[in-house]
Amino acid sequence: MAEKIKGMRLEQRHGKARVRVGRVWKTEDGRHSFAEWSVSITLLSDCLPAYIHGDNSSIVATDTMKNTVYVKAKECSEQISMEDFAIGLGKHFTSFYEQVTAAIIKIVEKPWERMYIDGQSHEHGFKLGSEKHTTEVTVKKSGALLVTSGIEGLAVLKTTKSGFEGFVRDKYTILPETRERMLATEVTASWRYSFESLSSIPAKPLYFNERYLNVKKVLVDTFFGPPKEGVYSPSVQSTLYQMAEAVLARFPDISSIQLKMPNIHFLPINLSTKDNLIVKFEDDVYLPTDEPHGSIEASLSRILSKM
Ligand SMILES: O=c1[nH]c(=O)c2[nH]c(=O)[nH]c2[nH]1
Repeated sequence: MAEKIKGMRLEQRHGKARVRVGRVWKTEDGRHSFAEWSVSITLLSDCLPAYIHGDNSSIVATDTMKNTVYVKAKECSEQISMEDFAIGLGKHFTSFYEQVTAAIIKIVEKPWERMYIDGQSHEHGFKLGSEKHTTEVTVKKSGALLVTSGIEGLAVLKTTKSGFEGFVRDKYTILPETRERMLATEVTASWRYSFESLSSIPAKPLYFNERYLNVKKVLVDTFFGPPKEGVYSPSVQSTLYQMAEAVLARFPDISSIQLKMPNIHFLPINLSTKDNLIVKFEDDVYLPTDEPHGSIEASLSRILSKM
């Protein structure tokens, strides 16, 4: 919310960050599902008197926002995607409070995965996985909507089929050209759905969970290529673009995707003195590093033709 006061501009918003909630759903035959979410709420709300006059009469307390997360979690009697949960919260805040014009709900899911024991899925046992599913939903009072979902911390590595050649060489350049190197990254992705109003959201239960898994699979499959032969990557940039393009080609309901793919370096180990070669690098022994890392990011969007 931006407003003019005394010839100046005030922009303000308030909310509650990182409200943690765990929710169990149980079917009659004894199978449990579980989700753990960290929910952050931001409300755009007409509450200027609080800033200017110390008058809190139009403030929705952030404590109330926190409680609402638990109430709404309780009300979800069936398993629900966190995108749908976020949309429900946004709908609540924008319709229940007159002064609230928009709500931005962000959720990060802790990656609890169903446990398998001797190949059989466990009815109520879960273990922590690695990459996280994220979402950010903006709901306006008008019913206008913006839904993005994403992945954080998808760490992937391949030991060959990667190179980097033909880049700028100048007096500061020492990096050798190569067609044989390790490629490692930790993908952060976020994609925007094309649904723009509450009424256009798919009614299918767990639609967004299924999409998340599908998108993750397309990203991973494109990064690695087929299991036997793989696929050659001429740069992180090229692989990133192919991953983004594959997602947009495959999913018509996704209108744009942003990818961040740091180039996490594994340095060749060469140990030698003037007359003693102790370890010669043969694409085998590396020094793993976290920093510095290359930082490569891009977003790809459909250009919608206006008729
Ligand atoms: O795939 C790469 N992209 C770069 O931009 C870059 N820069 C660099 O030093 N190594 C690499 N690798």
